[in-house]
Amino acid sequence: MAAGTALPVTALPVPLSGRFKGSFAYFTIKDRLPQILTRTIDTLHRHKNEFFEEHGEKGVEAEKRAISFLSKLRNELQTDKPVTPLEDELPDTTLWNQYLDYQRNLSNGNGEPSWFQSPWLYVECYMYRRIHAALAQNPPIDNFDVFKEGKAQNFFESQGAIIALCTYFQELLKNIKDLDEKQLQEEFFKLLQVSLWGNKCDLSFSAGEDSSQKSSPLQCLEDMVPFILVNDMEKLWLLLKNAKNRKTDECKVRVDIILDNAGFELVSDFVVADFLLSSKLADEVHFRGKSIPWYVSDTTKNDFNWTIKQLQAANHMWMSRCGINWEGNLKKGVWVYHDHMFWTLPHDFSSMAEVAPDLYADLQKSNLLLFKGDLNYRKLTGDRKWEHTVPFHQALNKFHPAPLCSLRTLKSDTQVGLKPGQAEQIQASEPEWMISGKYGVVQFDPAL
Ligand SMILES: O=P(O)(O)OC[C@H]1O[C@](O)(CO)[C@@H](O)[C@@H]1O
Ligand SMILES: [Mn+2]
Repeated sequence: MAAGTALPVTALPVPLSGRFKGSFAYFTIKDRLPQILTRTIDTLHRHKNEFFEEHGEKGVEAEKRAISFLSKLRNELQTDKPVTPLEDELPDTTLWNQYLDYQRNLSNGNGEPSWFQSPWLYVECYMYRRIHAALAQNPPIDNFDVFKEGKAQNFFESQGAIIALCTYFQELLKNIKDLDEKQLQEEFFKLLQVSLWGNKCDLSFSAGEDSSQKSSPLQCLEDMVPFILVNDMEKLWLLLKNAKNRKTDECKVRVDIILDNAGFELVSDFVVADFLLSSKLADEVHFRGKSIPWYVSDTTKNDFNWTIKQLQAANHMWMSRCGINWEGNLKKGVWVYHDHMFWTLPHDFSSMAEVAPDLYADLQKSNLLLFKGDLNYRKLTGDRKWEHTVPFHQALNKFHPAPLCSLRTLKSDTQVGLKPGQAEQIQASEPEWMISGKYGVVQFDPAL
């Protein structure tokens, strides 16, 4: 599928922004992002002794410098200062500063890009990149992940749910060969829903508050079905079945999972990936993670490997069985982990073909791209104030590397592809429906 040329931004709805007072973007930038920065500063304070033990005085000085970087950032944000160019020498610095120039041109003289005037997607991504710079520019704590504690806590506090899921899945594997097609499809749909609702467990949305999965993830699936606003699971099943029937020895069936949050959600994504291989619906699963700590709970390579190790070391036989099998998949090369700087740039996905042609070309080799979470949905649709009935295909704005599906719980006020009247009906009874995390979509685009 050749990359079409995205529409000019002037032909698209405006981006969500803090300039719209009272919007969720405004509330996030005014209240929730400063909260996240404050928690990040507290985390550094609480690790002062560890930095001293590990690095001596140099570690404490670096911690002080990082804290002053973050305090300055919080002040810039809260007083709507202009967005400033990055001064670090990291691999993506030039792309970030080119994007700032692009934003300057867009505002064509109506003042400098700033926290409350610029697109929400831009300034929120920029905040996380500045948090990364605050650490990266202060060796010897430059490799410290300020979000690690929260991600690990989410994993440990979701133990009950993880045990329930691993136990259920290992039982399923025992008799997967006896399942008929209908039963296999049912199991696939169950595990997709666990992965969808696992997306509720994200720390940037809860501004760092605990968001672990407490209850058993398989209990309440039936009750949650009405909260799935777009349910394209049948289309996924058909696509995978057709791909399997067309398969020859040369062309393998490959599914890519563009990951979101570590913790329970990542385990639920591993289960989907294992099911795809064990049911022979796919031959390879490629995981796409983040190159730097991102949106508090997003999965980095360290989180990916740590989670597999934790499962293996667990004193629960089905958890450790999963961990052992999944490490085996990585060793065999039927599971592959990748990261790419594009996923932690401010660009929405309609510019991937131009900004990261290597990544776009790699995604084109996949039979199906599963995009997890709300931020990915915002980047798929440009984080714009779309009419709710605009087709998903149109909102993708020519981003069609391969058939794709978003598994997203709604945590921000943008949603397309709904039926006429569907949004109005929910709005009447639940005005917070787009930001409560209670509703979700499994939204497919065939990329034809
Ligand atoms: O982890 P997810 O599902 O991408 O959600 C992260 C979400 O946090 C928020 O930025 C809220 O701060 C959402 O708008 C954002 O998309
Ligand atoms: Mn996330």
